[in-house]
Parts: sequence; C-alpha cells; structure tokens
Amino acid sequence: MEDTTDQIAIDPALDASRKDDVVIRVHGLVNRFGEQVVHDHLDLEVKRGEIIGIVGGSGTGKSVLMRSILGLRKPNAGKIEVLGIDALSDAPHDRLAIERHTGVLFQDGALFSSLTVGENVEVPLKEHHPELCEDLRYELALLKVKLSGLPADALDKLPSQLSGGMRKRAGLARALALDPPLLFLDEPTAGLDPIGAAAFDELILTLREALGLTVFIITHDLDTLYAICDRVAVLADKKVVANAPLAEIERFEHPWVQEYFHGPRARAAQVAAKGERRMIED
Ligand SMILES: Nc1ncnc2c1ncn2[C@@H]1O[C@H](COP(=O)(O)OP(=O)(O)OP(=O)(O)O)[C@@H](O)[C@H]1O
Repeated sequence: MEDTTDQIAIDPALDASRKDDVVIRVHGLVNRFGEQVVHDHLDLEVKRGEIIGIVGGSGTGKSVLMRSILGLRKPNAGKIEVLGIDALSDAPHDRLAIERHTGVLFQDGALFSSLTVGENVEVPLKEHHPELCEDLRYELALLKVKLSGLPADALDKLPSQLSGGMRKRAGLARALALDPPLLFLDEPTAGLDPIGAAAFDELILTLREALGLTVFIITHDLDTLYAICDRVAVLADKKVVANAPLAEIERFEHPWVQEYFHGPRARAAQVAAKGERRMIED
C-alpha cells in the first residue's frame, strides 16, 4: 500500500487548531433499502469541538446516518465530507484518512471476544502503525485503557470477564487508539445503570476537554442529552428536522419533539441537569 502519512499530516482540514469550522458536512443524503426510504435529502453539519446528540424515534435512520458518514454504507445519493475529505470516495488515501481520524464505539462494543482488552486496543495500532514496536504498542494500549477509566489490570482481561460498563470503556479505549479528532458513539449508555451511565457521560465530557474531540453521539438517553450535548439534531420524516441547542429544540413544534422533550422522563432529566448546574455555580 502507498505511504500516505505525509499527505494526511499536511492536510489543513485536519488542523485541530481551527476552531468553529464544520468537520462533518452531509448534504442531500438519500438512503433506501428496497422500497423503504430512510433518508430523503437529509442535511447535517457538525462543528469542530462540539458534542452533538443525534435523536429520533426507533428506525428513523440514526445508525444508517452514522454508517454513511463513516463510509461503511454507500448512500443512494448525496455528499458527505469528514474533515474536508470526501467520505464517499473509494480512493485508498481518503479511506485511510477517515479511518485514522475517526474512532467508533458501536452499540454492542464490537470487541473481539477471543482477544484481551489490551489486544483489542492494539488492533488499530497494528493496522495503521505497523512500525510501532511491541513494547510501545503495549504502553499505548495501557494509556488508552487508563484514559478510558479502566484499571490497568483490565488490559489482560477478556471482554467476557468485564462488566457491561467496563466493556463500554474498553470499546472506548479502542476507539481512542489512534488519537482520532472525531469520536462516534452509538447508544453508549444503553444497558448501563444510572450511576454507570452518568459516569460514562462525565468521562466523555472530560475527554472532549482533554483531547479537543468532536463527539457525534446517537442516544435515547435524555440524561446524556441534558448533561453533555451542546447541540441536538432530531431525525424525523426522513430528514434532520432540527439541529440546535437543547433550549431551542425543546420549543420546536414537531409532534415527536414535543412528546419526547415534554414527557415525564424529559422533565426529570431537565431537573437533574439544572440541579447539577446549580451545584457547579455554588
Ligand atoms: N442493512 C439493512 N438492510 C435493510 N434495512 C436496513 C438495513 N439497515 C437498516 N435498515 C433499516 O433502516 C431503518 C433505519 O435503521 P437504523 O438502524 O438506522 O435506525 P435507528 O434510528 O438507528 O433505530 P434505533 O433507534 O432503533 O436503533 C430501519 O427501518 C432498518 O430496518
């Protein structure tokens, strides 16, 4: 394979010091499965450094949108740019650049069950940085495991020996293996107890601050939306019908939005978020 390291390093679109620019741009996206139209000319922009929550009813196409952005599914029409790179390009240089600059935590963690946590984290390092010696790879895996809030001894455990919350953190460690500026999380708090979910949310906030990440997070978890998302994009009617901070989304006149953001669970999440803000201000 051609060596593309230099080309990637000098690409100005990947310069993390550029603030406030658009790092994901989706325009006119169409996704169809047979007769079923999932996205019909959907548009979405995500800005550098923000945590954007993607919400919508079941089957509205949140995961298909994420897979399209990552180049894992070829849409029927539309344009997608990730860090200025054409995400739909088949050119090896573009595919490699997107893989190197995006970390993904899939809903089920998607860890290799026969590999230890450390070996799982080393998989992308081996693939993208074969020049690294074994010791350095091990040290990097240990660093990512600790960064994800796992104890060092988790490194040598198999996924089956971890709790659900720890497996999520192990998946996160692997997603962070290549120091990607963009992190994609599909339902990261699903299946976690409320304390574990809140701790995971806190970790994402800390990592965003520490690493300057942009985070694209698909979630049904209202607590997560209120606790960490700067902006929320609502998928409905095959499009992004709203993309704004939560305070604006709550006022948006759409039946699904009204039901979702004004039900009893939303009120509880709002109260909890306000309580936390008050504690921080005091
Ligand atoms: N490979 C596929 N083949 C056929 N249909 C698919 C495929 N992938 C997704 N779909 C359909 O596309 C629609 C959107 O799926 P998607 O998984 O993106 O929804 P979602 O919004 O993430 O849902 P949920 O919140 O339930 O996870 C669904 O109706 C699903 O059945």
